[in-house]
Amino acid sequence: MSQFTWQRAVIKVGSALIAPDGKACSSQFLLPIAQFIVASRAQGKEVILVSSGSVAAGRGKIGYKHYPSIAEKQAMAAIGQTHMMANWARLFDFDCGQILLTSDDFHNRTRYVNIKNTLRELLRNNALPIVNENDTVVINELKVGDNDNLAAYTALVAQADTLIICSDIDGLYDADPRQNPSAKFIPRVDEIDHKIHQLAGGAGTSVGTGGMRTKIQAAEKCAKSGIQTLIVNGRKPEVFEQLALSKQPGTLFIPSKNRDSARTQWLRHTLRSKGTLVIDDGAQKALINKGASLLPSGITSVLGSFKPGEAVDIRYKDQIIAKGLCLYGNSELAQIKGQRSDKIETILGYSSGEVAVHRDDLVLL
Ligand SMILES: Nc1ncnc2c1ncn2[C@@H]1O[C@H](COP(=O)(O)OP(=O)(O)O)[C@@H](O)[C@H]1O
Ligand SMILES: N[C@@H](CCC(=O)OP(=O)(O)O)C(=O)O
Repeated sequence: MSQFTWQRAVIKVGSALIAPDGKACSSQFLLPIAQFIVASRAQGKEVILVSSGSVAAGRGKIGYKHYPSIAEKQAMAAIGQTHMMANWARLFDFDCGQILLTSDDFHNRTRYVNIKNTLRELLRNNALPIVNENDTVVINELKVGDNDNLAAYTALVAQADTLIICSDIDGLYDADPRQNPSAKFIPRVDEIDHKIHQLAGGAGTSVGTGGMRTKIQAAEKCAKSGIQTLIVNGRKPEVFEQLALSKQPGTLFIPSKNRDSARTQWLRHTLRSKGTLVIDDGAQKALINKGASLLPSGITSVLGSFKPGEAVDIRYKDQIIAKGLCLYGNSELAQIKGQRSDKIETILGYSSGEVAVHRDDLVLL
């Protein structure tokens, strides 16, 4: 078994472990995880927990039915969250700090910095941050949507070196073992390419959300930022014994060598685009081959509504090839698209610069 070492980890625990019967909290699988957290902290390591399960933990309290409405799920989450936090808190003799986040909180630079500061201060004070999505204030379209991606965002903002996803399966297989009993186990993934994405199916139970698909998305976000991801079976106590001995159970996703800077990570993964700039052949070559800025002359159409300084997708033909912060709003760009930069001032009556998206504010996807 390979060695597995880390210093600051986000540990994500799925609903199937928090509320295995899908109706209420249980400690059945949490004790080995809690013991591992305690032992790791005693060695000077830092842990942030991302815990799912509020909906499942509150389900039994809100007249259980198979397809609850969004408001019913929000009510389940509000009740279940307190049960879930209490369930964790009684396993530790240090403080737990509850952090409830939405997708918007990661996309907004000020909130992002506040999340970072709060996490750092909790860790400095030896508390255990426990993160979940704030289900009360978001509907499906506005959610991160699954706690695997929420855990990846948390790992990025916390500058963790490791994400450990505790699921109800040993790790990644070449097919969903629940559908295909002869599926083969994959202990290590060096590069997350489209073939790896294709292996992943959806949730295996009605309690979980996203299945292996969202776990691979999370691992990819982390890998691009130099963070290793390990998927393990949180139902098996021996997994945490192995981890405590610096052994590697489960599937390990190796981080990319070319680590993004914190700003690039934010641009690439957390900032939400408000519009799209469609570009021509020349601009596509300049961006891809020369790492150039995007000039108004290379833009053929402007979609969406955005203000100066907001993020936009950059599309060539049918593919989004880059993302960046645009110096002009959509109405200004509609006037200067296709024009030479020295015409900007004449057309608009002012100029915010000769480029539409500066290469320092641009990431290739
Ligand atoms: N290629 C695959 N390898 C392993 N598991 C897979 C694969 N494709 C889909 N799955 C499913 O993903 C499930 C785990 O995800 P999920 O049900 O969302 O649980 P969690 O609560 O841990 O997030 C597994 O139980 C399995 O059925
Ligand atoms: N905020 C929701 C998250 C649900 C979720 O992502 O579940 P899972 O796939 O088990 O991690 C909850 O706590 O129920």
